Amino acid sequence: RQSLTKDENKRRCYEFLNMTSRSFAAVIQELDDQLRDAVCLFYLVLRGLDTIEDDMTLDLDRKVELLRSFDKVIYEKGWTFNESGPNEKDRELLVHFDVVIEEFLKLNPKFQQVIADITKRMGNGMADYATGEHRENTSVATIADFDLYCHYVAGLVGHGLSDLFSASNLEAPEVAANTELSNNMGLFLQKTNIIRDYREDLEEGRQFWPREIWGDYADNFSDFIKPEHQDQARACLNAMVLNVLDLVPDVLTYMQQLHNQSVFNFCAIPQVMAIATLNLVFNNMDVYKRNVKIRKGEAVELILASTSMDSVVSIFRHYVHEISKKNDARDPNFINVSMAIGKIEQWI
Ligand SMILES: O=C(O)CO[C@@H](C(=O)O)[C@@H](OCCCCCc1ccc2ccccc2c1)C(=O)NCCCCCc1ccc2ccccc2c1
Ligand SMILES: [Mg+2]
Ligand SMILES: [Mg+2]
Repeated sequence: RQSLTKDENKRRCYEFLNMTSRSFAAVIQELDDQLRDAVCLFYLVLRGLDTIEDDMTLDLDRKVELLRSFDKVIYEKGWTFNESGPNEKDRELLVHFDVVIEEFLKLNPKFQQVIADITKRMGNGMADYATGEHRENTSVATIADFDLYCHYVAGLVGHGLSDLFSASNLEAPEVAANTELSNNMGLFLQKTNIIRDYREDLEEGRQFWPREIWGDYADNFSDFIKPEHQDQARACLNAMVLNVLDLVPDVLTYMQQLHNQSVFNFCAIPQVMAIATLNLVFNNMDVYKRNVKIRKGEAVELILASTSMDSVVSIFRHYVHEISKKNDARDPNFINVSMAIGKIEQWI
């Protein structure tokens, strides 16, 4: 019985991974043996935490209590959570979270330590944000607030992953040492998603675009879906893309350090998807109507081509050139976008 349960638990964890992530499950499962289980559990622990953060039906005090104590929860054998709202997309993960905890407690303690540390910092960051002065519609005021929020929910993942890569000896200690680069690996992904998710978040009463950017183009965040605001909406969208383009040199510099093939693929594929998505959303008014996604065929081509630094650099060069072709001289940020592209083209 015991041996069956051991393998059964691990199998169920990978089932939860595939159930809760379209974009990361495949690349996590391709990682070398020394890292695969640790990264899978790192994902499941943080997805559990994020499911609590995303749940707008939870009482705020209850949410904050859970967010700030999640780094202790992951050591509580048998812990499960049944209070998620009925429509929470990953509520099932929390209902069976005891399975994740069982597997987490079997990890090498050096991996457990990394995961617990990031969980504590992310949980407290999410709680600080949820109780901050803008909590009425979870809005973000300044670009510094935007960078801080994305640091909490994604930059810290980059830190933790780099620590796991170095702890597994599959990558050099320097990869974990440069926290600015690993932070920006997370920001590039999270900020791109926040731009793409404008409409979905608006409908769920969430605003992650910083007022310091959109405030130059409208009085209300929801103005951008109105016909009479389309020119301002287009300009605001491109200003948001400009903010993310500045991260490209750090993303490429980070990936250039990697030597393990499975680690490189794991890091490169999400970043390549993100630059393709950033090109898709640039100057694209559909963002204000629906959740735009790159075509399945394009995604497959990108995955197959993301196995070497040279091919990743040429993919970035291609999409940055596509963006420059759409950069319109009448756009208020035309010059700034041209300069950001120029800076990237120096790098590549
Ligand atoms: O609810 C959703 O489905 C989306 O939630 C978003 C939100 O609520 O903002 C938001 O939730 C963020 C909080 C939970 C983070 C969960 C996570 C994600 C990817 C991982 C990859 C490997 C290991 C652990 C990971 C942990 C979300 O999932 N955003 C997607 C972008 C996050 C990128 C994280 C990240 C950072 C650096 C990386 C470096 C290399 C490879 C993958 C990387 C992945
Ligand atoms: Mg989420
Ligand atoms: Mg979230």
